[in-house]
Amino acid sequence: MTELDGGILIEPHEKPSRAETILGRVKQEQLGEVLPPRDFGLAPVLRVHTRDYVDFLKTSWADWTAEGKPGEAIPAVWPGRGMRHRVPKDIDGRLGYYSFAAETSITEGTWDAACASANVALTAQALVANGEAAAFALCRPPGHHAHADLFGGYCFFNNAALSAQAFRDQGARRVAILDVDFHHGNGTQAIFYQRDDVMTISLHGDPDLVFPHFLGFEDETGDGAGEGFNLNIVYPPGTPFSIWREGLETACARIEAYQPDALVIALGVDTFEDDPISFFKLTSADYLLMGERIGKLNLPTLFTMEGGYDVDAIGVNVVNVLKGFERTR
Ligand SMILES: NCCCNCCCCCS
Ligand SMILES: [Mg+2]
Ligand SMILES: [Zn+2]
Repeated sequence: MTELDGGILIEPHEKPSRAETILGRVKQEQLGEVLPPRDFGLAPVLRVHTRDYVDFLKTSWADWTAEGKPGEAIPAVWPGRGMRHRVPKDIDGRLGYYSFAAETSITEGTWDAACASANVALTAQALVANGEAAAFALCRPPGHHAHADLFGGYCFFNNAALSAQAFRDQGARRVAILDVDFHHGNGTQAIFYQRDDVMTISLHGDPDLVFPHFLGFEDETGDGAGEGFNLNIVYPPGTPFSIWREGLETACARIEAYQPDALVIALGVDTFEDDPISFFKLTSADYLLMGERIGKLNLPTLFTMEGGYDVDAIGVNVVNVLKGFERTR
């Protein structure tokens, strides 16, 4: 795997040791039972992602290697302003049509990994739908940047969106998604932007200054039936938890007023003070308080793992959110 960053190909920030470190900490802290994912197939994925996008992802690596390309499949050309938004036949054109960023490579294992990550989320979602108070889906790759037919930001299938849709399909009337990852959950917002049955809220770094750059501003409040059911809370570089928690309070007030039947937390911990690609200043102890506040919403809660790139601290930080949550139960 590689990541195009600063004009060179680096070892990806989104690396396997992230998941291994979190799992190790979950086991060390005896947080709860660790279960393997069940296979839900593509039906729940197709409730959120388009058929042509899923078909593209499935064959993208084979199509890329069939043209004898030496490296990983990295998009390099996009339908810019004034160009045609139609799907070309050529793999280079399709990579650009179905993505919004170039730091995310597709490799031989991407399809299987994206499917497995979706199955992890859906397995945890089923547990909560069937009565568990909460579950943590250790998803890798993450999902909150993926749109219905766009990959990017290390994301291919939007695990949080799939889970919210699964709650809806299983009878939940309203679902709230709260994205606490450092970055805007642009894919999650876009997927539900015209809908009032899934409320989407994200706290994140100012998109004027940081990825995803082109969505996530505070004037984006939803469209049509979805007007008023999207909330973006934007903060500048250096934001500490004492400020960030005010946004969390605002988000929780909106969620309480919405009275959802289920809550999905897009849990990224790249808000951490030492995260290599972010600029907030949360400490490991702050994640206990974050989890506690989320727990006080007293809702059936599914956590889907999103970002967090300080690998040494990621296990403590993720488990601290879950431990803080558990304190309220
Ligand atoms: N120089 C780093 C650029 C990173 N761009 C993508 C960030 C995706 C975060 C996923 S949570
Ligand atoms: Mg966010
Ligand atoms: Zn992030």
